Amino acid sequence: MPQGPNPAAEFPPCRLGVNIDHVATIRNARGGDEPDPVRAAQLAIAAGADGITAHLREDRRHIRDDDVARLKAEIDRPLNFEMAATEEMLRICLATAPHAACLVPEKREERTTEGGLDVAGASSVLEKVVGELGNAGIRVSLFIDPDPVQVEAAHRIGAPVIELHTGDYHHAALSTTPVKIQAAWNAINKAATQAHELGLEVHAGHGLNFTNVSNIASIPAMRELNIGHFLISESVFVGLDVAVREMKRLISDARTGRLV
Ligand SMILES: CC(=O)[C@@H](O)[C@H](O)COP(=O)(O)O
Ligand SMILES: NCC(=O)COP(=O)(O)O
Repeated sequence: MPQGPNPAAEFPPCRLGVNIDHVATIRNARGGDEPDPVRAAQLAIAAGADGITAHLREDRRHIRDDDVARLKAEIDRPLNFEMAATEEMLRICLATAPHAACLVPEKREERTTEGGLDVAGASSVLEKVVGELGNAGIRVSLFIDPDPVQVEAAHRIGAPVIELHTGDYHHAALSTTPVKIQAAWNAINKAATQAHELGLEVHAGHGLNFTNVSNIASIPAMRELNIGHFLISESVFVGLDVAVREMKRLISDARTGRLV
């Protein structure tokens, strides 16, 4: 069901950041060095990825410290470092000096990042981290739910970028009615528009795949999508090169109105 705005419109480009965390998940299942997430990042870049995203979790369940150092040294596209707003991660991020850092909520027991940051409820801690990273020349984004209160709080504490969590939209698209899918899309579109009007750059990600990406990429304010789990899963069947190229094509077509 089409949920996007005017499919004939021409919007500014939207970048694709490829998240290579789950290459490391497979590597860590056996220990050793294979598959190498840095090699995956290089392949993704050769296939057209505009940047690479990696999440260094406190429990190091997938990406490890040496992966982050190697990514910084061995890729020639922007690195987006996903991190919890802790002293440890702040220190690692400042030492690594990636192009961008995305602050995310983290719970050790969760299977994946279940929701967005409560920026409104934890604004003093986040404001300090946003300020320190910004002063170091790192472009900071806040991973938030598509909620007007959180968008407003992100703006208030000085974050230049938000990344909207698309997990609810992904789940709605999998299992609920067209009305609920539309409502989930409307929430993302509304939050993206609000953020854009406040002067924030808008990104989105989590659970995006070939089926649901077009409607998210067709939101005019969208400037970057970070996609990992699906691309790594799909690459088992078609290879990472083909999976990344197809994702780029879908995003580009959604922006130019060729496909929604
Ligand atoms: C922050 C986020 O959205 C996650 O997708 C993350 O980048 C992948 O790692 P996890 O699956 O461990 O959350
Ligand atoms: N920030 C979202 C991200 O990097 C990738 O999420 P997913 O595609 O692995 O769910």
